[in-house]
Amino acid sequence: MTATRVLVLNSGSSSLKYQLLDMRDRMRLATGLVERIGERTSRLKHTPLTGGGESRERGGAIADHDAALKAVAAELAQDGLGLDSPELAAIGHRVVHGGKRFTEPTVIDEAVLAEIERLIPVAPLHNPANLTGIRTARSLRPDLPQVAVFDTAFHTTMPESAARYAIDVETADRHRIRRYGFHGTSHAYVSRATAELLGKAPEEVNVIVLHLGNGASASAVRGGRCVETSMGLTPLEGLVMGTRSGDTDPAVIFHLTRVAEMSIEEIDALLNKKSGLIGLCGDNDMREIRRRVDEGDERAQLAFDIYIHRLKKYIGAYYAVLGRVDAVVFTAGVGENAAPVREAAVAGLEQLGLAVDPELNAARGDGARVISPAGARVAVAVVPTDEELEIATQTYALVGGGGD
Ligand SMILES: Nc1ncnc2c1ncn2[C@@H]1O[C@H](COP(=O)(O)OP(=O)(O)O)[C@@H](O)[C@H]1O
Ligand SMILES: CC(=O)OP(=O)(O)O
Ligand SMILES: [Mg+2]
Repeated sequence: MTATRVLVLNSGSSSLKYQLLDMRDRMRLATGLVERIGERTSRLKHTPLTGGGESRERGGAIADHDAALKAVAAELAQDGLGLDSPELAAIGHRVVHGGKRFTEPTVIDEAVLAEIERLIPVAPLHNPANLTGIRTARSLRPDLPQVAVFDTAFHTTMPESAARYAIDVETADRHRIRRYGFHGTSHAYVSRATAELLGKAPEEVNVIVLHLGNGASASAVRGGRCVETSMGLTPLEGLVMGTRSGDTDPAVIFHLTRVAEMSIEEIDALLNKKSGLIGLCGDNDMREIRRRVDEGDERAQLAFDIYIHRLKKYIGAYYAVLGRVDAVVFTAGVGENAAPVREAAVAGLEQLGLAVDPELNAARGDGARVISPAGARVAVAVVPTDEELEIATQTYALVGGGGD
């Protein structure tokens, strides 16, 4: 039997998303999510997509990513899709930080694991969870190729002028301090899909991609290659996010250590977990923020305004970086679903050729779609991201799938 299936694992700091795909026709066989890992109120939602199976949910504490993956394996086995299946060709893992070394999807061995571990200080929320997922998957199927697909890989084409911070070169090089960028799998997939939507080859188009999920980042993609992105050494820089501040004056940190006597760990937690939308208004879900805005809540309005202001600054900056822009594209949870965010982000940018058609923007739709008025100089579009499909495709190609 030819092995044609790929299991994709996307381990977040407190979640595990997964998909099982058959790469012959890129069909999803099962998908699911474990949330609130490490809390007493963990939740696993598993959806088999073949044989008319229904979604199953279970609650109760799931202590860590090891337990989460074992619970997922049990759910898959219940549908006859267990990890012991000879049809499984490989397991693909999203790994958030690959540093400078990993520019391509990579088959995981001990040396690769050691490098992902070494990078934990620059991706403290993500790399530890990624590592646990890999180690557990290897223990469940030691014979199977495990492939790491790095968030940083797509951004390794950034020129030095964009990738370097203006700090002492020797210090920066010694400690590998530079701008790496993240969400690259999404930026790569969405920029390619945008070219397709416009009926052009990726080499022909310049695109600004706005990936707005819990984490959020913007990128400028020239002819299929990333030339600038908003996240930096870590996923903290750039846009306002669900719980992360994005850009601040680095002196905020010195100031807090001096006047508030906060420790570095406390400031790290403040900027990564208690800032952004949640820090500004107590909510990090854009649906809830919009509901509060519609009720006239002033803190929610201020949080929304700060979020949009930052987004607009990045659109303008990346317009200048690219010189010519063919499309501005919104993706991920907020970008795909929140019409008011899209409308506000391009409001007043008519001089740049940017506008949304109110009806197209408000219309619900699952697929990639243009939402700018007919004949607009720059297309504004919504393109759903699919990091899991992209990871599965890269994983399958690397292990020689489709060859026999
Ligand atoms: N209908 C919607 N309207 C506005 N925001 C939404 C909607 N659906 C989801 N979101 C937002 O999407 C966010 C999650 O995005 P997602 O890309 O799934 O995040 P991540 O992969 O980073 O966990 C949620 O925090 C929520 O604010
Ligand atoms: C890198 C990053 O921010 O990822 P996520 O959006 O999944 O938190
Ligand atoms: Mg995401």
